Amino acid sequence: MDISNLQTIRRDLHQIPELGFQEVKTQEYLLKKIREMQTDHVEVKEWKTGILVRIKGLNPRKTIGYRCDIDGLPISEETGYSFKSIHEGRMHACGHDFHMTIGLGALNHFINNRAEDHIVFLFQPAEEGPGGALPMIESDAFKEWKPDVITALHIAPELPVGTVSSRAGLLFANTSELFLDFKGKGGHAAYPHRTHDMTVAASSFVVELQKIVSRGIDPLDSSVITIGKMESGFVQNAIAETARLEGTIRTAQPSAIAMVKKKIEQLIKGFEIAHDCTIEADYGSNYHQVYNDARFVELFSETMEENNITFKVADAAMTGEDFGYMLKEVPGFMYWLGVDSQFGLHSSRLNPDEKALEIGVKSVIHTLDALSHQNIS
Ligand SMILES: CC(=O)N[C@@H](CCC[C@H](N)C(=O)O)C(=O)O
Repeated sequence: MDISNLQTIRRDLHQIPELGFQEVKTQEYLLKKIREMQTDHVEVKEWKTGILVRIKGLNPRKTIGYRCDIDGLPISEETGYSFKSIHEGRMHACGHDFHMTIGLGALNHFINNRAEDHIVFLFQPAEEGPGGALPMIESDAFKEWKPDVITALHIAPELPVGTVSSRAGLLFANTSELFLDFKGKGGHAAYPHRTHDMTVAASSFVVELQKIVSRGIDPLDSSVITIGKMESGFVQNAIAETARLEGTIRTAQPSAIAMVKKKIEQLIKGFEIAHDCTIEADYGSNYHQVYNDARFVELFSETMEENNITFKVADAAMTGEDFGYMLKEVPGFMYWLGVDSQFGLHSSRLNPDEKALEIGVKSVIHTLDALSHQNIS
């Protein structure tokens, strides 16, 4: 598949971003492309809004997996692209349009150049939330074609095109979403003493949350709490009866997530008394860390260099990825693909360079080939 095909597919997919488990048009588009390539040695299964494709190996001893995520984000696009999202308030702002296109490109290669081993391509829904990897692993479809080794990539805006990056051990953090609903007594803006102001309560809570990280967790156990969204009140001259905070917790140690949650529960009790209110906490979806198997990262770095793709050792990052659950179940690794975007992941202006599509396909093909020649035990 050449660059113009890849570019067309990426642009088609870019226009139809859908949220987790709502990827109906995306699934339909992917299925159409897969059916166009399908031959009798290719099997396809639909699972929820995702797809599993297996290319039967010529002399299979194992199954090699490649996973790409397919959902978009609730972000209004501001790229100014002629092919911008046609779904209002939805955008492929995390590069999953790239991930899917690269998946289709590599799939096309292996359909025409069969490997010795079976190769399974997993088009997984809901990475951004509520999490598709865990239920996919638990599905019969996955169990039947369970890979012996697995890999996945993620675009990296800050890396140049032609570069990939990874590291042995921790690549991405443990995560938990965080939703907090405050309810108190609202009233007239001029009579604060007759009310329990939820704007004030929620604002103080945001500040206290930061103290959990700086004072409640071992400084050597890196942690992050970010509140990305805050809502309260209805009008400028009334005291708010309700407030809502939405955020995420990230930790380098799996155990630190539980510690942060315990501290949040303690804060809630104190705030309910101090601000005469109720606070309900919901921890949404939780992702296991992405922990790379050192053997495969070494094989990957050698393979990339042999194929003129620059490999750099990555730093661990506080991003989250439900691919961590797949790596908990199946040995493997994840890597970053350089796309040289001026704007970062989750930016409404994310503009990855499409020249990275071909490099991405090449990197997947060489990686799966290398894994096929590797003894996995
Ligand atoms: C690569 C990336 O950006 N992943 C997301 C995963 C989101 C997990 C969940 N919805 C949360 O916010 O905790 C990320 O934000 O890191």
